[in-house]
Amino acid sequence: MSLFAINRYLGDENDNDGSTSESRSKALLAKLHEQARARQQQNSKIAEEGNPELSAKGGTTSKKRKKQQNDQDAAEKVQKKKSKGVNQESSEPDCEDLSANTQTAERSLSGKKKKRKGTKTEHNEPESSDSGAVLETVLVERKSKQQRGTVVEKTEESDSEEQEEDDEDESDEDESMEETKEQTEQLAENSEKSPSQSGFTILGGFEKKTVQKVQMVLPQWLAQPDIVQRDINKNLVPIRDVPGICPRLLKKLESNGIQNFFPVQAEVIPAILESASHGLLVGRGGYRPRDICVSAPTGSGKTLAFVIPVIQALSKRVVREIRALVVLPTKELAQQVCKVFCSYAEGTSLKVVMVAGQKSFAAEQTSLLETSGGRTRSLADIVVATPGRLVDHINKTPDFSLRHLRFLIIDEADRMIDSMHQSWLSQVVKAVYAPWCGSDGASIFRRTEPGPITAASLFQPQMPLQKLLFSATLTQNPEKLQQLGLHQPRLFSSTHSRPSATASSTTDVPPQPQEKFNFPQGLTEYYVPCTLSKKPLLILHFILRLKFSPVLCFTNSREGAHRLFLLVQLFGGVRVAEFSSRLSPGERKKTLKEFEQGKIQLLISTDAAARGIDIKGVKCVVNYDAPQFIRTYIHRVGRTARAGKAGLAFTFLLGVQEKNFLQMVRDAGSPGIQRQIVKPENLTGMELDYQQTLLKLEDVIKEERAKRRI
Ligand SMILES: Nc1ncnc2c1ncn2[C@@H]1O[C@H](COP(=O)(O)OP(=O)(O)OP(=O)(O)O)[C@@H](O)[C@H]1O
Repeated sequence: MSLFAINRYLGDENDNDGSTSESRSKALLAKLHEQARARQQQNSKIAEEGNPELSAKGGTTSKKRKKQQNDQDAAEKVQKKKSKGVNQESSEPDCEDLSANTQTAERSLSGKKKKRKGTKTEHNEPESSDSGAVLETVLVERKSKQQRGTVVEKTEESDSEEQEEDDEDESDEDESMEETKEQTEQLAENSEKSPSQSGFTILGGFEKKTVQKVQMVLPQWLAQPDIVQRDINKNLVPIRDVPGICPRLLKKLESNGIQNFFPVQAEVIPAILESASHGLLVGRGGYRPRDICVSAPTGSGKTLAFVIPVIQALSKRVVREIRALVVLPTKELAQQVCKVFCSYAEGTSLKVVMVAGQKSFAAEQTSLLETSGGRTRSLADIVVATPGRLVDHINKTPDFSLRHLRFLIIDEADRMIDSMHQSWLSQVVKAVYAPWCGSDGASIFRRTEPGPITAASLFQPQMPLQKLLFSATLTQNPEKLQQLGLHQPRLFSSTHSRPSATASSTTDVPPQPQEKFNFPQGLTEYYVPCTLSKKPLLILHFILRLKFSPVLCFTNSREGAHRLFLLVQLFGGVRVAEFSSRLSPGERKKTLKEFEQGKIQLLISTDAAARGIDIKGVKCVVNYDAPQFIRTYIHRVGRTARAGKAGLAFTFLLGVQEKNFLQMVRDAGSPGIQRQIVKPENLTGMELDYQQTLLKLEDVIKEERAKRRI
């Protein structure tokens, strides 16, 4: 209570004058002293005037008088307070009120006698206290406690004893007053020494502490990756120079027009092949192979970097079981990767099955499993899946088994980590180590979830599960990567601005740079300052005047994509289409195909086409709406300048967006984003038509809304 009141009091002492709490406390203390002295002088004056004799004698009688006077004062104050009401209390904080508050509470507990004690305490406190408001508070509380103790004792005693005790009590009080005075002086002295010496802990404090900055320290494998060259064209490796690839696949590559491997393929293919070179059961030296993570720019050929070694490792299979599982975030991506697998599996007995919701669940089940003669067997060696549909099959398709899984490939890995809350990975791992039923339990394929390596665990070699992660924007956040449960991971990365800190050198670590990513070598980035109303004219100017085509244009919402699509369509002269979740999967597939074939000049899309989609021949990407996140930007602009080719990326920026956006792009390691001005006079010729189109657009949107309501 007293602490609360003192805080309020301090707050009233002009908070904004810039003075410290310490100086405010001292000011308060001085004020208290002054008031106490004034009160004492007043009391002794009254005593002398009333009975000079008694006053001259001094002693107990004089003290009694003082007490009576004090009681009277206190009673007046309580009366005053009652009439002012509770609210008044906060509007007039005063040190006397403060004491009175404490005493009022005490009086309500202790009755008449308590009143007198409270009044005495009030007079003693300011005189003896000498060490700031906090100490003052402690003293008030301490005395209140002493008094309360007395109250409990007294109320238990009978009324008949009361008069007798009154006298005794008074002499006791005088003694205790002296004692308290002494104690208070002692405390004041102690408080000047140190809080610990005085036995009181003073809360609060005025010292500013400097907190040491925490540096991020990367584990060795993240801090020191195997470097992948960024410049594709300067670092091509003839396919026959890469060891370990079987003649059949070399032939297939050549027939697909591939004479050279891109840098990421030249590094990663041999690494995966090596980990499977001792058969599918164990890695080198009988140990479980290391998991592999790959971070390389968009369009650098990551798909072939896993397709080739997986096909080769699985082609010598004995039984048909699911031994490779590829998980991707969208249907379109699953379709694209499935197509590449099918192409290189051609001519082998390997079967690739996609479970991404393109077909009905029952149709997918039929393509996964076959039942004949009462036995169910797998029809798939390689499954390409989206996480949702995969989990559905794990839980709802009887005999769907992942017990033979050797490779788990996670493409667009950073995005897949973000969807980890769906717990798809834990379900996959559970299915991989699911117990065998019946006599199959004795199979050599029996697997137990890996634990610490011991002599016993090495005694019976078992087929390992190896994880292969791929992304253009793989996170360097060890906490996020930890969710994947990687085993002695090995990182291949083309991010050269890697941090110099490692787990082993935790001292004198330079500040950790922000996460940096790699941009394709052939990409040229521009930003176009503009206003909101000029954006549609700008995109029309790009297609109709500057003749950019094909253009992939990104908006931040599907409504935005649809509106812009309608507007450009109504304006006329441009073959335009939209790509978003407004379209069915079939329509989306058809649209992408037409865009690739050059039938569509301008494809207006949401971020549904931002990641992984490989559309050949996209010369130009336009960020009609600036992306909010750097990863989104990197994936969007990465739809052009693929496979070592050149490409342009334009971002329309409003004035308010410029500073933050440019900072974000530079911080992420962009080689440079240039300003591109489109003069207003270049747009004036289209403005009249544009205004008329806007009117038509309004009608079309109204019609659409009306149709939806029906
Ligand atoms: N060795 C090669 N020679 C010629 N073309 C290649 C080679 N490897 C891949 N490509 C082509 O390069 C393009 C990009 O490849 P891919 O889609 O695998 O890139 P990515 O790194 O996965 O890109 P993203 O990060 O955007 O998903 C594809 O069209 C692919 O056919």
